[in-house]
Amino acid sequence: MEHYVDSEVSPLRTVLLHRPGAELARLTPRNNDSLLFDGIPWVGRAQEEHDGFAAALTERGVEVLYLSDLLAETLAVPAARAELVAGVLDDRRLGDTLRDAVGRYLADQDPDRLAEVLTAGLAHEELKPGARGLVYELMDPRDFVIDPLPNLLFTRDSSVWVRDRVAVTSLAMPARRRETTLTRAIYRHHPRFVSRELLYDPSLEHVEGGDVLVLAPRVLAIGVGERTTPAGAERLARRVFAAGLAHTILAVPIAQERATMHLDTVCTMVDVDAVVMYPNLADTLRAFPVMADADGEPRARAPRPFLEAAAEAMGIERLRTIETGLDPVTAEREQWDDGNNTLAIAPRLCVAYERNVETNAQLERSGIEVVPIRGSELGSGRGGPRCMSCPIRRDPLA
Ligand SMILES: NC(=O)NCCC[C@H](N)C(=O)O
Repeated sequence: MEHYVDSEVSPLRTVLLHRPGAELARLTPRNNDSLLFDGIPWVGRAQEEHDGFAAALTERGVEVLYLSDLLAETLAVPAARAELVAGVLDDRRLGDTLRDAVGRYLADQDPDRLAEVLTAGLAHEELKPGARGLVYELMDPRDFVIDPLPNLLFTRDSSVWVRDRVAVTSLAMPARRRETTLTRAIYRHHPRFVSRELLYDPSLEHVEGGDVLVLAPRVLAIGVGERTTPAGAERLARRVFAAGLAHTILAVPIAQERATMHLDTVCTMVDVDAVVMYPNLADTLRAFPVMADADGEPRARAPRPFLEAAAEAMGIERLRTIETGLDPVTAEREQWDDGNNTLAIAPRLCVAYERNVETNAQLERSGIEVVPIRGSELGSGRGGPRCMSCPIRRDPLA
């Protein structure tokens, strides 16, 4: 059971998913913006769509791990349980009395129910009477005592594997920060991963997994934009170089906008030498090649066109883009709906949302087999197949 990822496209063996659950049912028109959803998903249909996604993977021999299962198993470890409960109670909104009440409530829950509370949160009315205190009385009853984590669905962002090391990321948006207390506990305490020294930690500068692409063995790209900060990219680069995991990292500036929140919303790999990329950006995307100096410090070279810099770092003549040939309006619509956010199961075989008809047709015409999945409800969180998956094991490419 080797956990190892040195490519975006080599045959996928094990992947971490999160089947959306009760946390999606917490979304309302009042909170969906702050919880980073563009609508109110139909939960049952979102689950069906997600089951379709998981089936597309398992039918092709991929082992699917579910975050909720790993979390419940992790919670059987007393140190993990204590760490996760402390993470929830470390919230200044609570105050002493409510914190004690929540602590007592959590102490009564078995691992499965506790895993559910940690993901779905705790609504005001779910905390039974007892000494709940002034903060509780003053809270808006529609607010949460423990906030839900509807974006757990996007397992890509809260951890990243680079070769045999896992980085637990540092999420930028307040609505997502607690997600990494869960992934960190899993990687630190679950018997499958235990004793792993983390490559990155949520206490560090912001880095999100959707911004990290393993372009080739020992070559990474890190998007720098709305989520990953320049300081986060520098810190991750320093750690990756220190661990000998890469020789070149491309720092790729992307617009600080919701539509391009991560590098993987505009560009994903579909073959060892090919990407599908948002056409409105293909000619302008630039990269700063970063290498380690003699002291191991990341040093940036002058920026160059992304495709050129990537090909050189990867040691290939050309990094091809799949020419989608889309008019700018269709390109913009399909980018918004995650048309460029594909998950490669193997070279030239990728999962994509079926709704992005034009992009998918062009992928097929270019020799990339597309496994289409439904995503009308899942997509309301603004993330596609790559965002919804964290590969843990791929066949080594080098
Ligand atoms: N890698 C990705 O692009 N992940 C999608 C994250 C969507 C989520 N609603 C967010 O705003 O963070």
